[in-house]
Amino acid sequence: MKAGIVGLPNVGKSTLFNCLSNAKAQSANFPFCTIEPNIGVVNVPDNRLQKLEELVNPERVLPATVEIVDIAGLVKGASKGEGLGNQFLGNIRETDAILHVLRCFDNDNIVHVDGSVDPVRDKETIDIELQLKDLETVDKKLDKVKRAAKTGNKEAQKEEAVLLKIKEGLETGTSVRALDISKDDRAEYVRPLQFITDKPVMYVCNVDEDAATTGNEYVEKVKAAVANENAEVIYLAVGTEADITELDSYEERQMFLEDLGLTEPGSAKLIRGAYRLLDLETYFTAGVKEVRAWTIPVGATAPQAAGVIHTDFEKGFIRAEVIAYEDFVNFGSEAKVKEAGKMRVEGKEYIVKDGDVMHFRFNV
Ligand SMILES: Nc1ncnc2c1ncn2[C@@H]1O[C@H](COP(=O)(O)OP(=O)(O)OP(=O)(O)O)[C@@H](O)[C@H]1O
Ligand SMILES: [Mg+2]
Repeated sequence: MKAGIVGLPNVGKSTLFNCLSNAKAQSANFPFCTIEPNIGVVNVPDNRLQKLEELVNPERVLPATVEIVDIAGLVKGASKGEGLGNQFLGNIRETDAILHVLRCFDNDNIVHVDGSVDPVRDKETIDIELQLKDLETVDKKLDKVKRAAKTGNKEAQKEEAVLLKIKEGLETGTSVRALDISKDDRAEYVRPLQFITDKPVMYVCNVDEDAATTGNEYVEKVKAAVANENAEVIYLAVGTEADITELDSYEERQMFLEDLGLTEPGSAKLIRGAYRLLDLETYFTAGVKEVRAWTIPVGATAPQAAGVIHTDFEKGFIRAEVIAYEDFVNFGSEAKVKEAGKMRVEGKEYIVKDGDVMHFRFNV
């Protein structure tokens, strides 16, 4: 699962990437600093892992991860080849969710490509470019489908109607995710085309240090502007957090965060948000060798969850032994949970719950 970072040049995309990922991207105070996309793996912070580690004392602990892609800034005309963004819109098409960074801080030393700080305007500029890119996609597809529809092919005619609706929406500034299209039609005709504006989006308001815990007027404006989008808006002092990430010791980082009024980095909140945005949840395996968080789509069955570890686990699935996270913590060990009769045995139909601690029985 991947999330892509978009936004105007010089708004703090690479700085955000650096807060999140162990990979380091070049960030500097000039537009189009980023040319080649940066790809990084981000650990999903989860306090439950520390708790399980204390109880099980394993050799190693592996958190869940998501991939983040940081691309060149987009500008007006990007979809028509302006700037550098166009060639990298393709990288964004391959992601599963969008993190849209908006500049919400004043600072005369940091150039704004459109001359002033106005996150609502900036958001529209980016939206338009993404919509134009999607328009290319739908036009290409329509070309093909139209021909088949003309021959009287009913299926093609149905598809054409959906595509025309998308085209009309995009031409009038509506993103694909906001269009009134049935779930079935979406699954059948829309999803496979990987529209950028169909992906779930989270707005990341980049604020200055003083607004780290409170947000500011710009953030309020963004919230008001996207109120009907059903999208998450978060604010983060991206520049400051990137500086904190650079500090060597945990204690130092914690001290700086406390000075800011935070108990954990805002980036932790962001990653958890992105995880939700991607409709993902976590189950655990907890053995003495390894305590590990595994990522599954919400609604996954026990065999599907087993398949994340190994396809053989899914194919040869017999049953799952399940302990709810709370039970594991309350009773303190697997043995005690068993003694108390709280370990459940579940079959192929079981829908895994977030936090389940699982063992799989299978044959190969
Ligand atoms: N909240 C902030 N306050 C002040 N300065 C910031 C903040 N966030 C980022 N910056 C600064 O803004 C400049 C641009 O940041 P960055 O390189 O991350 O932008 P970008 O969006 O990746 O740009 P590009 O599209 O050109 O790659 C950097 O000098 C960075 O330190
Ligand atoms: Mg950059």
